[in-house]
Amino acid sequence: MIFNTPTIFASVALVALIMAFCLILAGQEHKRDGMRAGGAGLLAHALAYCCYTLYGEAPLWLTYGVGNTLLALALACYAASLLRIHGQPVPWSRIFALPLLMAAALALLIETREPRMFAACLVLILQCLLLMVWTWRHARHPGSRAHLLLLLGGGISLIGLLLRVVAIATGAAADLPYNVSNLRQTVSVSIGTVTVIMFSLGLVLMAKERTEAALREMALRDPLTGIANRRAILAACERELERARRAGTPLAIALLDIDHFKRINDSHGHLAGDAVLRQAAALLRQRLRLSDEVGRYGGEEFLVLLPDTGRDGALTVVDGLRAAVAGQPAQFAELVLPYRFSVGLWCGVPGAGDSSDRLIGHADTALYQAKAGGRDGVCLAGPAAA
Ligand SMILES: Nc1nc2c(ncn2[C@@H]2O[C@H](COP(=O)(O)OP(=O)(O)OP(=O)(O)O)[C@@H](O)[C@H]2O)c(=O)[nH]1
Repeated sequence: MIFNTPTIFASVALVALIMAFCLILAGQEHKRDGMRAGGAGLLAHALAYCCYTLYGEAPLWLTYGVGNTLLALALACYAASLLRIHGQPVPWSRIFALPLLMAAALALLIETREPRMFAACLVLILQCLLLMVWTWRHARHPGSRAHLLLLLGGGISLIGLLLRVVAIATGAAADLPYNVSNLRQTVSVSIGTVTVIMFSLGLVLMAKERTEAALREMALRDPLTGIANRRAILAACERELERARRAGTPLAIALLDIDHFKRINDSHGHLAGDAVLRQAAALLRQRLRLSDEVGRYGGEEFLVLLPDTGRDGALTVVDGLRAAVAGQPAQFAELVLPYRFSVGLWCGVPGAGDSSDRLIGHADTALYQAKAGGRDGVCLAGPAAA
């Protein structure tokens, strides 16, 4: 089926304009989330296709030169939007070098036919490749629908551009002026519609996926210390318990509570107390193995999980943590704030009736004993205590 080429250009321009309006509107609230850059790209895309629509009726520098420069600008904006969505710095000079190159090349070659078409295709191919490489590189979950859409949009544009290059190389450039309607033009120009829809939907979806990931992260992280919050560490405890039960391997659960923490708050203020909590959390995370888990269980209480660790190993780890804390007092402004931990420890191979609530309860009872026994010490609970 052969469509009228200027009509396809006009429809793509209209679609891009509507999408641009939606993206710019969506980007009003969060200025740096990449939506406005995506919207600007779609606007440039729409204007480029408006220029193409005038081919044959307006001067070539406008319909071809400005048109293709605007298209290159659109791809540059999509790249900027992609990087913004991923919270990456935008290398503006590198991104906008290619539209500038397009403008310069077309200013020089506008009176030629094949060289100007070749130059325009080459710059656009480079931009599509760059966009696809960045999409691939920043894909956190390579199978995400947003990344797939952008890769597909880039890939389809690339095919369209390569078809044009082949046509130019085989002497069929005469078939490709923007006001001629034939099958080759219909295929090549319709690809613009697909690209606009895929890029705009891909960018919106990518921003949505990123926001969802940020929300998931916020729901599981303690905002003060940056380590797992109570919900996350309890979920980790369930997981480790199940794993240890299935494998028949030991697990150690330690509850660490800062001694006389209230005094720090009362003497130096809550900000000083916060600084102690932050530094204690950082120290714990730094001293523990990657496979160990640590989370803020309550106010000044931390829950530590040591998978595959028996009684002796757990005591060594806990003693190491206590020694590290003793050797590295917290600092707040000019103040040096020494602090100590009491620890309740449960270790063993979890049995069929052991729930995480129950085992943490045992560690809590042991912690209470450590407090009652004078603080700054460790008490064992469960089978290991025997
Ligand atoms: N600065 C700060 N203080 C907190 C935070 N969460 C809880 N607290 C304080 O931690 C203190 C805990 O006090 P207590 O439960 O009496 O415990 P403690 O003073 O450490 O005494 P022992 O545990 O018996 O050694 C309270 O004053 C809480 O207000 C927080 O996020 N920041």
